[in-house]
Amino acid sequence: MEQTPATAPAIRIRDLVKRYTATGKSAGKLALDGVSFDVPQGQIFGLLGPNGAGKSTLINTLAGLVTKTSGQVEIWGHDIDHDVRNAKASIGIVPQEIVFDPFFTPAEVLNNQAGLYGVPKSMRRTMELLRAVHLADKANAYARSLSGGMKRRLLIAKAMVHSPPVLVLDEPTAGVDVELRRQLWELVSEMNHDGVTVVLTTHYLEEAEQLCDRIAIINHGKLIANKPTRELVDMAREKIVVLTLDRDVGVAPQHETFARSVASGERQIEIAYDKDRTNAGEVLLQVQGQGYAIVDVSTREADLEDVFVTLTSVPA
Ligand SMILES: Nc1ncnc2c1ncn2[C@@H]1O[C@H](COP(=O)(O)OP(=O)(O)OP(=O)(O)O)[C@@H](O)[C@H]1O
Repeated sequence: MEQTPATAPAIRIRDLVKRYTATGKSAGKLALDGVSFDVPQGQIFGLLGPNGAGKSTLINTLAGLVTKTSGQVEIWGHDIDHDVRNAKASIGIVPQEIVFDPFFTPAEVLNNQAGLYGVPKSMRRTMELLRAVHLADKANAYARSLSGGMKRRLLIAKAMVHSPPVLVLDEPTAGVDVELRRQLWELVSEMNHDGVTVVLTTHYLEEAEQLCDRIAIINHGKLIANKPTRELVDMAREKIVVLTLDRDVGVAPQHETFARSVASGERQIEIAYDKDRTNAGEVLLQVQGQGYAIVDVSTREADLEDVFVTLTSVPA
């Protein structure tokens, strides 16, 4: 793996602007509006944002597929404008779409990719990579015979043929089942454990919360948060109590200290409250005061989803 000064971030982005110019088919769009942040070395870094926020534009800029309008990007200390070769050598990108020639085998897919990156035959790690993504027994099977999960794992191995220190995954688990998602999380964690800095975009906030050391959120092309995951989750000021009542609830009981109160079942209500303004005991008293007997109580801590909704609900 190529060395870089210990202090340099894995990725450094400053004042990144991307304005798509209007064409006959599409209107112009300011997709990235002065984004600056660092991805520290050795982390799993999550990039989140609602649809259309600018995540793919940012990743495609790192991949050299989108030409930025202005700003500066360095990958592993290499400027993407002035040191293209080293910048490209320092990053592996796992695209969202699965595209393989169905007649190549996994071993051939990796060898071809290594050829594209100019990795000499003696330095190729084809079998090592296939073992790492648990595909060694499929080395010589046609790619078309692989399951969807196997294809995704092969894409990860393909992005790693030139041993880049930074791996970027665009929605690695979009549309995959729970079991496969867990397998992919494990694989990403193993690679990170072996020293690879990982950047991923995801729509699954649970995934980001479990996997990422740090999370940046983009909304309408602007960076609106960039914090260690724990700190971001702790920003949630709301707590939630779930109450089962003695009878059917028509309209959920309301009170000025409740942030939200909704019926979540025939006899169940969910009340969100601001933990700086009130507490669970007071909430129960308010509900009892409105004539209900409480049969069961549970509480739920706000999670990343709650924070995400709060931060991104600001209109453009
Ligand atoms: N080639 C293009 N020409 C014009 N506008 C574009 C082009 N590509 C993307 N956009 C617009 O730029 C904005 C950011 O798009 P981008 O694909 O980066 O968002 P995203 O956060 O990746 O969304 P998603 O999660 O849906 O993939 C969107 O409004 C999109 O419509």
